[in-house]
Amino acid sequence: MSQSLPLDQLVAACHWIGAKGWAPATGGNMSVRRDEHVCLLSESGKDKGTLTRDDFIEVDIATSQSLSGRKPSAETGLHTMIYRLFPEAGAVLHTHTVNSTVLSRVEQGAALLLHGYEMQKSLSGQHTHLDTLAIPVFDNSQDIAALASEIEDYAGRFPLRYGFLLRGHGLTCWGRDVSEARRHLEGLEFLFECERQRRLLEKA
Ligand SMILES: CSC[C@@H](O)[C@@H](O)C(=O)COP(=O)(O)O
Ligand SMILES: [Zn+2]
Repeated sequence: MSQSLPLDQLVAACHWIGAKGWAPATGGNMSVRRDEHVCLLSESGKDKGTLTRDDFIEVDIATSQSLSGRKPSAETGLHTMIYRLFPEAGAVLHTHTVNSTVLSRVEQGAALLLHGYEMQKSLSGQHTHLDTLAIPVFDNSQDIAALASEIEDYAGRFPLRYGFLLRGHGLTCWGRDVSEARRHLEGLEFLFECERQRRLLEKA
């Protein structure tokens, strides 16, 4: 059986995300690393659930510039920041789910703490529900360059793995390849759903 190309895997991931309802309207953006210098990023303003290979644009990782003149995602600077910070990152998925949008607003602290869930082990390198997993929450901003530099600065001081939340906006997560990025997205989204339910029930 022939192995599908990373871009085909990314297109399939976009359709899966769309079917889950995790990228409503034109929300969300996705990318895959082509090599050390270039990534392929979704075109801005499209429905990410129906993308094809032609909807991905070559972007220079060092400068965040499109190589073709076409307009990649408004959040290109967050993807390129991740590829620069983590040479092992091969794919980045950004979604607008209800859980990530709401929890990131309700959480007053600088991170969403996840503890006691078996599904924490869906994230690479996590081996027990007894650890506390911190997913940082950054205030949303329309100034993507400033946001990227804030997150880069954070990563210089604290561990940053798997992904981060933007308050009232959504989740951005990554993995070594599309398959690992998908697993991290699905695992984190499950954990967010559990955490939302737990907070609701414990309040009652
Ligand atoms: C529905 S508008 C959402 C955008 O502002 C943005 O947050 C987003 O995720 C999609 O932007 P895009 O430029 O299409 O990649
Ligand atoms: Zn977004």
